[in-house]
This record gives sequence, C-alpha cells and structure tokens, in this order.
Amino acid sequence: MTAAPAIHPSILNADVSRLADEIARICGPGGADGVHVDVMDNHFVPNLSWGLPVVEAVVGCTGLPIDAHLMIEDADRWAPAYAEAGCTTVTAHAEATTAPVRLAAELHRLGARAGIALRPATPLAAVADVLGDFEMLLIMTVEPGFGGQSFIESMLPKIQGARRLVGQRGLELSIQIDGGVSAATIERAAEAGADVFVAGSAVYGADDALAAIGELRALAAAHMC
Ligand SMILES: O=C(CO)[C@H](O)[C@H](O)COP(=O)(O)O
Ligand SMILES: [Co+2]
Repeated sequence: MTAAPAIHPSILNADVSRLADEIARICGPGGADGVHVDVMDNHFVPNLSWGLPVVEAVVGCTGLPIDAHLMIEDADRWAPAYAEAGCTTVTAHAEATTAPVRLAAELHRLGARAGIALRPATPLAAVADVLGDFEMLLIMTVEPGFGGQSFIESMLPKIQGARRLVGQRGLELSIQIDGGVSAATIERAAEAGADVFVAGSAVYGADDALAAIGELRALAAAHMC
C-alpha cells in the first residue's frame, strides 16, 4: 500500500490576473497538498507560460509546497534556480537533461527534492537506472504544453511498471501523473500505482475548488494499490 494520495492543482489554467486569490482558493482544510507550477519555454513545448519571477511570487504567497514542472530545454542550466527560489520539488524532463544524476545532486545541495519527468513517448527504461537519485517520477498523461487535454489511457501500463520497479527496488519515490486528471480518470491512475495527482482544469474549472480536490482525493484513496 502506498502513502495517502496527494493532490497538486496546476495553476496553468487559473486566472493569472488574480494569482494570489486563485492559490488561496485551493488552500484550507482538506485542500491542496501542493501547488504545481508549469514552466514552459516555447522550445521544449509549443507554448510559453512564465519563468522564475512568477514562480518566486508563487513561493512567496503560500505556505504550500511548490512543485515546479520544467517544460524547458537545457534543464541542467536552468533548474537549479528554481530550487534557489524555494520550490519544494523541481522536476526536469528526462528529454531535456544530459546529466540527470548530477542535476539531482545539485537540486539536493540547494535544498530541493528532485523530480524527473517523461513525455508520453519516452519509455520508463530511459530513467530506470537513475530513479534511485530522485524523489519523484512524473509520468505525463498528456502531451506536455497545454492544460485541458484528455488523459492518455495507454500511459497506465507505464504507471504500473513504475510502481512495480519501486516495489522491487524498495525505492522512496513518488509517482506523479499530470494531464487529464479528473474524477473520471483518477481511479484508474491510482489503481495503476500513481500517488501524486496533478489536476488543473478539474480543480480550477470547478465552482468549488476545495470540493473538487476532496472528491479527487477520496476517489484516489479508495483505489490506490
Ligand atoms: O503540465 C501540464 C501541461 O503540460 C499541466 O500540469 C497539466 O496539463 C494540467 O492541466 P489539466 O489537468 O487541465 O490537464
Ligand atoms: Co505540469
């Protein structure tokens, strides 16, 4: 049995003109376990979001753990600054780092947890040998770049494979999924072995964000392996 599920709302589709209020909307009893901040550079993905100044502002306006998902090229160069900015976890894409073990060590030195992310087309085998150096594996369940897409069901075996590997090797590794997470999809992802769930539109598209988080958490908890 894995630990309790964690729900990390993505602020990608929040109202950025009122970001502090939008973050306050997910805080409170039974609220978010962390804030997921998507950084996009219009090179690694065909979209541009925000960079370090906005992430620093988010760190400054909540006591929740901040989870930076870096969809940027040359993560080896840029990721450490997000650790220095106070992010709790900094996740780089496996496709955008040439030295993942060295990067994880640098993030740890700066006081952050290290995450490694996989695009849907990148197999688990690409990172299997380095997972012991990371605290979190992020399995993308949409093509990175945009919120509001449909969950890619064919990622379920990858999640199962990751959970198996964690068990076989006794790793202390969170398995996060990101993209298309909703009340309609979270149960299958939890059954497959995910334990950290990023949800953007399912939370920020709801009138009552706290209720949406509570529903997702309850569904995941009832189906975690
Ligand atoms: O990394 C991302 C997109 O690349 C976002 O975190 C993700 O898409 C969240 O939005 P939604 O829950 O609406 O799919
Ligand atoms: Co993300």
